[in-house]
Amino acid sequence: MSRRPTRRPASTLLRPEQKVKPAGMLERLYHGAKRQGSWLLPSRAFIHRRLLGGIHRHGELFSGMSDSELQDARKVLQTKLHREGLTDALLSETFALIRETAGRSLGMYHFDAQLLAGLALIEGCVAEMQTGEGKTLTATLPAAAATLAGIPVHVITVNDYLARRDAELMLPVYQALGLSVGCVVQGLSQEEKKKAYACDIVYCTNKDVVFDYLRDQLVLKDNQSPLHLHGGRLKGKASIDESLLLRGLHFAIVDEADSVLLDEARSPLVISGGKGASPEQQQVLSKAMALASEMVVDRDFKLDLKQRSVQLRPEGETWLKEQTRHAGSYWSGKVRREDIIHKALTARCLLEKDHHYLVRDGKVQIIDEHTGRIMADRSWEQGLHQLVEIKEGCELTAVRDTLARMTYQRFFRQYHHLAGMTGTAHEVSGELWSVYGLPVIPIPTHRPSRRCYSGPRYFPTLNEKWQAVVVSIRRMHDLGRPVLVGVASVAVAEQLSELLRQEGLDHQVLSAVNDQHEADIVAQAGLPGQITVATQMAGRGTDIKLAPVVEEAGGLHVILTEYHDASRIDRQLAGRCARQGDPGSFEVLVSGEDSLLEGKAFMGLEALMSSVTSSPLSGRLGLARLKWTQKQVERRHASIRRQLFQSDEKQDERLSFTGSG
Ligand SMILES: Nc1ncnc2c1ncn2[C@@H]1O[C@H](COP(=O)(O)OP(=O)(O)OP(=O)(O)O)[C@@H](O)[C@H]1O
Repeated sequence: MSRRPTRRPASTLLRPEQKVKPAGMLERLYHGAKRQGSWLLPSRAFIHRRLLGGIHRHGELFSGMSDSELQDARKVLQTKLHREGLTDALLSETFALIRETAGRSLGMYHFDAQLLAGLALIEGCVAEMQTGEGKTLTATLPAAAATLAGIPVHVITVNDYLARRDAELMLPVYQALGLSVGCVVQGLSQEEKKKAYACDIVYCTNKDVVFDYLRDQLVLKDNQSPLHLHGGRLKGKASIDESLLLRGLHFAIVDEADSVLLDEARSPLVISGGKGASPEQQQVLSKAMALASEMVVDRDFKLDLKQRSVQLRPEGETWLKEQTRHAGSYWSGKVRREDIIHKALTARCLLEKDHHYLVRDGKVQIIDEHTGRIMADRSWEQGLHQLVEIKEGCELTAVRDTLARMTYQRFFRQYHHLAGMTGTAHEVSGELWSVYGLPVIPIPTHRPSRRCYSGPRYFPTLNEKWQAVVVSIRRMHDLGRPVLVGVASVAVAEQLSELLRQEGLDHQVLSAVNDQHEADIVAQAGLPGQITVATQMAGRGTDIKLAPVVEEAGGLHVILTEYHDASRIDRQLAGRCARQGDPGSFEVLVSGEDSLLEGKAFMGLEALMSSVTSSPLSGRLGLARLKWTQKQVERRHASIRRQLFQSDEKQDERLSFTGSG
């Protein structure tokens, strides 16, 4: 069965989405065997190469046409696509038309590598393209081809900045093809969102599209099925349709697919609502915070910073019972009492200001840990947000109840067609296949890479590491090369910024705190001698253009100052330099006091390291320890995602038994 979307599903007017069936044991085995034995099947790459020839043949024809002739050819092709769907012959012609249109409207003709990636995407695969290979332009191929065949497309990316930038950059191509483009970002009104979602191609972020889908679910309530919607329409209940934002889940092309489909899929998204906190609720929350601040770590509770967990100890439970004996009825129930204290301890010990949240204009604002950006309209659930507000002395907002929830795993499996692009997929290809049915296809680079990697350097202490970072920055700055320094959090970015100020090195900080200047900062990051300090966000999607003199000086130099939770994120940061065959270099400076190692002990490795006096050997052991920890964290995160996925499937099975008849 072809994985390619052909034509718009027959039920388009009824807001289609795929019914997610839990994968049974046989299905999983079949998928596994198919993946292992995929080399036995006719190679997709071979088929794609054949189609590539067809694209170039059609391209020669289109290149000789005038603009108006090209428009006429587009209309004829569109009619054929509506009638026959995206067959092999029509697909080559369609890609050739899109390529010619992009060449004329943007001055960029898709490279062969991009055409191959486009073919992989339209086949419902993850195209693994190296960083900087032009994923933004590549997405126009499957997006426009599907839309010309009548299938609405969502191009999903990780943040508002990229969604807006990509939609704006690619708009001329889509306009020349007669297609409408919408962009959904935070701050739009319902009407504006609805208008954007009604477009042929919608650029949006993963969070926005899932939340908007959940909002639609709340509007639909029990009227989820197409028949209900039809019935409502017949009864003249058009208002349901009118209040829906999305028009179904047809075809999604996910940029930075590993980040969206895996890294962010560890926690479900929740829509909550509720009234303002009552005086009694406020009293309970304040008391909980006061009690939590008196509790002593290791005596009353256990704290694991790396696992991000707190756990009450029996001593703590007894102490708590004593303290709340006469505090009122709320505190008499053990489960309720310990639950609120658990949250208060989480607010006190696990949620750090400037790392997990910011306090801006007297409000607690959550920082997205994947993008480093502020999520202004989001709050933590079930009183946790209010406890953080008490901790920071802010005015209390409303405590909210869960109204609807959705995991990324479930949401994306509901699309009729799903495809993804990323520079870092091979490590997680098994998971992408088993959860989403997405095969990974590696795409060759357009030009050979000229990235120089000098290998990692290890320092026993943070102090030594930061000194080395400053020395390296100064060396590159003196050579006239721009430097991008990747740091783990907003707080670390601020610390390094202070250090650079003391050294008299002019620099820019690209973090959640000053995101309004982001585009300007990124635009300047490739200028001679420019120093940019950035949180994870700059590791994803931002394109740094080099000034011509910088190319001669050796290109952009990237410094990684800490291994991230996943090696893929490190590779993304490295991918900021030496893009599209440009020169560039990458350096890793890490230390034995990095936050990755917090709370970790290693089977006597510390003792061994302290007994080793030779610094090359202790450096090697230190690096091995960091890499090993990173692997452990990756494994733990994969297991959290697996558990969430399995519990989601189980819930599905349970619902199928308890649903109303
Ligand atoms: N076919 C093309 N012709 C000329 N320039 C191109 C072409 N494709 C891409 N580019 C340029 O290459 C640069 C990188 O493109 P883009 O930012 O889309 O890469 P990317 O793969 O998304 O990078 P990342 O992996 O970092 O997200 C951009 O400046 C873009 O204009």
